[in-house]
Amino acid sequence: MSFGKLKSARKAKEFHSYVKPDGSSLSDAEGLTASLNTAPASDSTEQIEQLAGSGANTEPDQMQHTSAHPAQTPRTDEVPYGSLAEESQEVQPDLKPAPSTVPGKAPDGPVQRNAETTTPVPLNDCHISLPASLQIRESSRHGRGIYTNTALQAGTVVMSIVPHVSVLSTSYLDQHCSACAASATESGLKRCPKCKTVYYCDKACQDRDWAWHKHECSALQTWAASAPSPDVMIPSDAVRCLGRILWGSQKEGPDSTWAREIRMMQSNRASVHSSSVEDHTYLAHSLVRYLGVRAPADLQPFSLSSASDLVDLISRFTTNTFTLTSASLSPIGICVAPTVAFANHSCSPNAVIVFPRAQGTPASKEPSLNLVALRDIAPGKEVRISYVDTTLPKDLRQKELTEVYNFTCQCKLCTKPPTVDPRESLWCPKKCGGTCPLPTEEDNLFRCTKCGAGVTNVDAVLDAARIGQEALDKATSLQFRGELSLRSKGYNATQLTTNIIPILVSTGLTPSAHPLLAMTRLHQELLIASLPTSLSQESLDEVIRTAAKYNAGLQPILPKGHPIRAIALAELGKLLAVDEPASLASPAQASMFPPSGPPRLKLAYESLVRAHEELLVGFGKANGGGHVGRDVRDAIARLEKEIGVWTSGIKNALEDSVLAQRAG
Ligand SMILES: C[S@@+](CC[C@H](N)C(=O)[O-])C[C@H]1O[C@@H](n2cnc3c(N)ncnc32)[C@H](O)[C@@H]1O
Repeated sequence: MSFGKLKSARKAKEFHSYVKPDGSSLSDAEGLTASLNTAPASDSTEQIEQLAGSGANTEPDQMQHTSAHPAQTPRTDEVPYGSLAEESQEVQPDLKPAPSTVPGKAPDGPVQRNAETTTPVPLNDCHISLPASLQIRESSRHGRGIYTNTALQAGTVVMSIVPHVSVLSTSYLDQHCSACAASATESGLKRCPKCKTVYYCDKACQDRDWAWHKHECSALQTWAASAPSPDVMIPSDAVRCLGRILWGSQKEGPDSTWAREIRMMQSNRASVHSSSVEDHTYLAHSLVRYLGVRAPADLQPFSLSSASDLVDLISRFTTNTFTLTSASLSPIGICVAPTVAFANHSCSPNAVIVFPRAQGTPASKEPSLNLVALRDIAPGKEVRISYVDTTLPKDLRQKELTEVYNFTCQCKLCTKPPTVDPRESLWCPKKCGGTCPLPTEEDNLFRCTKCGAGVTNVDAVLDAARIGQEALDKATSLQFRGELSLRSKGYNATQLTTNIIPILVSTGLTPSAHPLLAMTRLHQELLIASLPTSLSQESLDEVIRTAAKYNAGLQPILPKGHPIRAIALAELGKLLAVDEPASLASPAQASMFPPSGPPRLKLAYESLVRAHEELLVGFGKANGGGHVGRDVRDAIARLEKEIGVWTSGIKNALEDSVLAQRAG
């Protein structure tokens, strides 16, 4: 969900609510390289050299960054951002100077606003797809970032580009086209007869992808031939994506704009977090195997002069990779788009990344990555996305940001959180309607902010939260584990969510609190997956109730128009619009949720209308809310007709009974 960035396959596993980890990713690499040791970062270069068959590292380790990252260039021209007189004098090739209406504004997020300085970044003929309404500036705190030159309204498509490379996650390879990422239609996809791994919509998509796939095809075949077990016959999406980056650089040439843009992406190699070293090492080992690299010299055709360059590339990749999502936000792969990768992070972002699959976008321009304004953004402000799931509590967000991206977030939500953050909240123990912060091991003296009642069941709450998190991890891994049949995976996971949710609710967690919200989302997903085989009034009503609780949980933590909220509302509306297997409409049921009959249709209609409004923001007004927006519009039109038929049916019946009475 991602929205935003979900860098690296490893992250996808942690993205509990919206990212469906395919279980392949780095675990593929783990399977293949399990016998390799996992030395600290400083040894990783040597390890890769060894894997490549060169024994000791005989090549001088050049340790060079292939691009001059502005952060490493001494600067003498720093000016406070928005200092117009100075700013307009600066040389800004390809960039429109900030308009003169810009007062001294600092980007969103940082607390010490006044201390922030930013300077324009020279792009050296790269990133020509950056619209004139934006510019890249470098700040003293967050490195380079995307800033607006003009006012942007919520729902504006700020930028729309085709990523340099994109690949599908292993479990989606046979469900989506490997060129345009469209999902299979009724006519199906066509498989590459040689590698039998990738699929395409048609010949046009296959031809478009051939520049990459001609290298990939034989690499996939070689990999499969030597795979130690059937579940690792296909390399992870991360390995395949890196392969495409290297073949792309080879095709375009090291001095091409394409390759320079890749090299301009930030590398955190020098400060890689210890917890990521192992992943990076596995990835490097898998990559050299995939590329057929046996000696350092074999890296040269890829413009990598040493294993050190390879380590750098992997750091760039993990720091800058986006999750490729479907139009309804299912994570289906990963992609690299260097221009949008300049976007910095905030836990309350003013923009999102989506792949709306808008009507009229040709397949040759898909997957189309859209940066969309989530709120109105004033001129001169920084455009920020979230790299992590913002429904998570602060500690979990910070952990991921530190481990994967090497920074501590200083956004307002992290530095000045509300007294009660709904992500970590309990209902008042006296049931006054107020809420209390969730107790922690360190701090458990919490009171209701409304009536002052103290939380008494601290141990029970702590236990429930711990069990909930463990169950969430377990249910998620069950759901996506390869070896179980689809039905038993779903069944086991549903048993877990069914058992744990009542425990979390009974200890007083609010619907927005972690891990209850994530559990509810997973439960909804599992129930929807089982609907086709077990559609009954009861099962439909149960999933509607779950979807309603999930929506209620999202409301306080995501702003209106956030794509996750919009999709959740659309899902609820669509569920309410499903034909009832056995309508229970009776006076006794009138107060129950979900209602039956016409009130249900009315609720479906209202939910879909609201969803459509939010989709227009989250997926872009110019995109009509994307594919889901279109779908919802059609559903609204169908409901309008249906409600019209009901209304006229009732009117006719009433008129008939009046006539009958008169006649009688
Ligand atoms: C995808 S890059 C974003 C662009 C990057 N600033 C650059 O100069 O290329 C991610 C990196 O930017 C930095 N970054 C992004 N958001 C940040 C934030 N809110 N605070 C501090 N550093 C941030 C971190 O170094 C992170 O690893």
